[in-house]
Amino acid sequence: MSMYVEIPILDISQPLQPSSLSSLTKAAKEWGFFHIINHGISKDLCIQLQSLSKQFFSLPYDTKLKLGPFSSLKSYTPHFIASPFFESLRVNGPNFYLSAKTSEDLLFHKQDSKLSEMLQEYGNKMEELSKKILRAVLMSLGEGIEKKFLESEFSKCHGYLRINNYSSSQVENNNIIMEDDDDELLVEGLGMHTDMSCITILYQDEIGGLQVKSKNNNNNEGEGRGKWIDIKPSEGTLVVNIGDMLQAWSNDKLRSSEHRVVLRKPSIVKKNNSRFSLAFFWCFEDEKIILAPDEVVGDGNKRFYKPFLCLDYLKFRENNVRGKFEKVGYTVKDFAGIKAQL
Ligand SMILES: O=C(O)CCC(=O)C(=O)O
Ligand SMILES: [Fe+2]
Repeated sequence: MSMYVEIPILDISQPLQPSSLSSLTKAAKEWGFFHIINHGISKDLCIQLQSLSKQFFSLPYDTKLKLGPFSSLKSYTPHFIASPFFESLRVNGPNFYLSAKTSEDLLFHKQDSKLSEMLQEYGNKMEELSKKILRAVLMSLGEGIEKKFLESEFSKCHGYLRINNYSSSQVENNNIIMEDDDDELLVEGLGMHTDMSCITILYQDEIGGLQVKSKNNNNNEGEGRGKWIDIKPSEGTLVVNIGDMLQAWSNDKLRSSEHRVVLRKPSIVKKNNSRFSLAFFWCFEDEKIILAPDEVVGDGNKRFYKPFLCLDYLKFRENNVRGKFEKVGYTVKDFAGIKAQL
């Protein structure tokens, strides 16, 4: 069964105090997840985006399929690709308006689009927020790291959004992964994966279901396998997690954690059969060669990754079917990790 652990909360509007820095260091290393508050994203903006997105997702399938996955645009991921319960619309920055409007124009011709406008506003805010968060995360890596590397290594980062819609209308018995303590039926809305980004900022609605896998604790008692921890929704907070690019760049000082989304059938039924989330991925440019700087690795420490081209890793992941990560290794470790010498 799942567990609940207090994931640290960072007030992103305040200058970083030594105490918040140390809790951030711990969160980024232990969990790869933390919450932020006072981020300047209004509840109203999120609610409006949710309701406008709902209009999109409620379009007939044939209509949505004009946007992907087999059309040239590839902005739409239908059900049964990542999971039977998951569908998603991708919107690319930095011109979020243009990206969203291009998708919409393929479906119907409207003069203006409230959804595209709001996505531009949200995307701009996410970019600003990502820079702030990255600054804090680099500061947590040690004295001078942020001054030396924020500008030189991260100035060409770019972002994209994924609007995620989960529904349990397709639940069949063979999808059920477990029964909860309250005999609720659980299905996997999005299978276990790591994000490829440097950092991801996530808005989730009040339904819940996001879970992160805790670190293997190789003590004598447990089997050394991680446990699923709930990342509960909390009003006014956004979830931040470290992605593969930053895990490799930090030589494992920052953790890109495996996470998933489980759907509890009864609760989702109450809310018109759906769960909404909005994920923003802040990523290195495709041409970036990811290599941890000596200062980050530290004197006398081993490197855990060979240098690699960012695009090559993205392609590696694209070519491997999502959702099978539990059985076969498709993470950045498998791609560029240096095996320990025996
Ligand atoms: O919907 C969520 O809460 C998480 C989504 C997610 O992990 C992703 O889009 O990569
Ligand atoms: Fe994710």
